[in-house]
This record gives sequence, structure tokens and C-alpha cells, in this order.
Amino acid sequence: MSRICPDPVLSIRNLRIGVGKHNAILHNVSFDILPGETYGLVGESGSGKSITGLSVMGLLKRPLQVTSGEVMFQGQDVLKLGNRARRRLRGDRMSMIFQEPMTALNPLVTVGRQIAEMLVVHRGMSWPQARRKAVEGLENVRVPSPEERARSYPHQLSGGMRQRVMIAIALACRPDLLIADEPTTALDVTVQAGVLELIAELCKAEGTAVLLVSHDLGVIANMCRRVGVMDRGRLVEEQDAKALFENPLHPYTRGLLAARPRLGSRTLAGRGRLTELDQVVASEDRGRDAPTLTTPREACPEVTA
Ligand SMILES: Nc1ncnc2c1ncn2[C@@H]1O[C@H](COP(=O)(O)OP(=O)(O)OP(=O)(O)O)[C@@H](O)[C@H]1O
Repeated sequence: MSRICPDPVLSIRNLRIGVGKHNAILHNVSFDILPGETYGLVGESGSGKSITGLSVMGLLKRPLQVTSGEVMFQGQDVLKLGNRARRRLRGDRMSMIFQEPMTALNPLVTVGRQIAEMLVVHRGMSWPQARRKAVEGLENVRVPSPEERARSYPHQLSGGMRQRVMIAIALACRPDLLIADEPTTALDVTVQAGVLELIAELCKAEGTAVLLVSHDLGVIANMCRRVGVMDRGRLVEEQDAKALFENPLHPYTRGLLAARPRLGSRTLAGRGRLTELDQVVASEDRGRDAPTLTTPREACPEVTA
């Protein structure tokens, strides 16, 4: 029996990004994301994860620019679209959650209005209708007292609540692709797991594909079906998450895995994020040494400098 493989929602082909036209910092990156799939991009700081996500959204800022390649979104090369067409896609069929919601939220506008605005702009709803939907959106992301919170300004909410608002904005128009760039890195460990679970649950319910950018292998292991590993602007390995953690092929990936925090002799990757966080919190409670961290290159000398 033959299986029908759906067309990818996102297909990046030989993407190169440079500082200006010549100084390449992303080199021929290619990967696909299938509808409803959560794909993880992992790698050290500066490896090129964020600029990959930003280029899909059309949010790269000068001096960075795409110098060659294709970013096919639902069969259309978004790099060939004009600014207006890209703005129409953003927030509607593709959206993004950033690490620090305060930089993405408008501090002068209530959160309810910021959610409603997406529905007015992209769905043509009236303001009263969009406002009702915004309250529903806040309820969906489990913001308590959503009616009241809709009238709050971002600074009146906690970091975790602000990130939930960002998720409500990003998912308001039921996008086909969500790019989540380190969505929980800025949050307390106690709220990180809840926010990740929320993203996973809502995207699963809507069939939204997710590009999850993270340096945290525990997060990637818990959330993603497939994983791409980035090292200095190159995608050096791509595997199913389970296979990657059990049998990493590239020396850099082996280094990355060896460099992850360890508690005692047990490794953390491949186990639930909640379990990992529980262990970290428990070890801190007991006043043990914090997990030791090394860089992948220190941990795995095979990796070339
Ligand atoms: N505005 C910019 N001008 C010049 N170089 C930049 C700019 N923004 C990013 N870069 C460079 O692009 C490379 C990739 O950066 P990117 O932010 O994508 O890394 P990352 O893997 O997401 O790391 P992090 O998790 O720290 O953000 C880095 O070498 C960085 O110095």
C-alpha cells in the first residue's frame, strides 16, 4: 500500500544569507516542514537559527539579506513577493513568536485590541466581533479572567502571561505555519513547560506546522518530530528527533549532545522537559552543584574549530 506524502507547507532550498551581498553567514540551507509537523532547529548561539526564521517571515533587517535560494511557502516562493503581499501573509497564514514578548507587543495598546487587530486586518471582522474573538483567544491560551485581562496593557502582565498573549496573537488567524524562536527562553523555569505544552496543544488542534528554534535540546526532544542541527550557518544534520538523540551522525551533533547539562550520570535529552526541569529545580533545592555546561567543541574534540 503506498502512502501519500503531503506537500510541505514550507520548503527552504539552498538559502544563503549574507551581511551585504558577499559576506555569507548562512550557507545553502535546505529543509522541508510538512503540514502539522513540528520541526526543530537547534544549534549554538550565532549558528543562524533566528535569521533562518526571520527570512521566512520577511523580517530580516539590513545589513542582512538573502543572497540566493528559495523559501517556498505553500508552493509559492515568498522571496519573490513584494512587501505588501508579505505583510498580508504575516500574522495570517504564517506568524511568529519571539523570545521576548515585550519587544513584539505594543506597550501603548491593550492586549485585547492587539489580538483583535489581527482579525480586523486579516479577516475583515468588525471591531466588536474581533473583540469578542480576542477574549475567546485569551481564554484559549488560559489567561485567567480573559474579559478583564483583554483591557490590560502588556506591562501589567507577567512574562508568562505576555507570552500567552503573543501566542494568542500569533494563532488568532489560525496560521498554517508558526515560527517560535526561543519562545520560553526568557521565562522562569516554572512557567516554561506550561507555555510549551500550550503551543503544542493549540498547534496540534489546528494542524499548524511549527518551526521551533531553540538552543535547548530538552525542549527540542520534547516538542519536535524532526530536527535540523545548525553549526556556523550550515545545516549539518537532519534526522527524526528520536534517531538524532539515539544515534547522532555528525560530530558537531555528538558534541552538542555531550555538552548538554547532565545531572549525575543520567542524560537529559529524549526525556520530557518537565522531568528535566523538575530535576534541575530539585537539585537546586538540595543545594547541589548546578549542571555543568561545556561547549560542543570542548565536549567533542572531533568537531573542528
Ligand atoms: N544585524 C546583523 N548584522 C550582522 N550580523 C548579524 C546580524 N544579526 C545576526 N548576525 C549574525 O548572523 C549570525 C547568525 O545569527 P542568529 O541570530 O541567526 O543566530 P542564532 O543561532 O539564532 O543564535 P541566538 O540563539 O544567539 O540568536 C551570527 O553570526 C550573527 O552574528
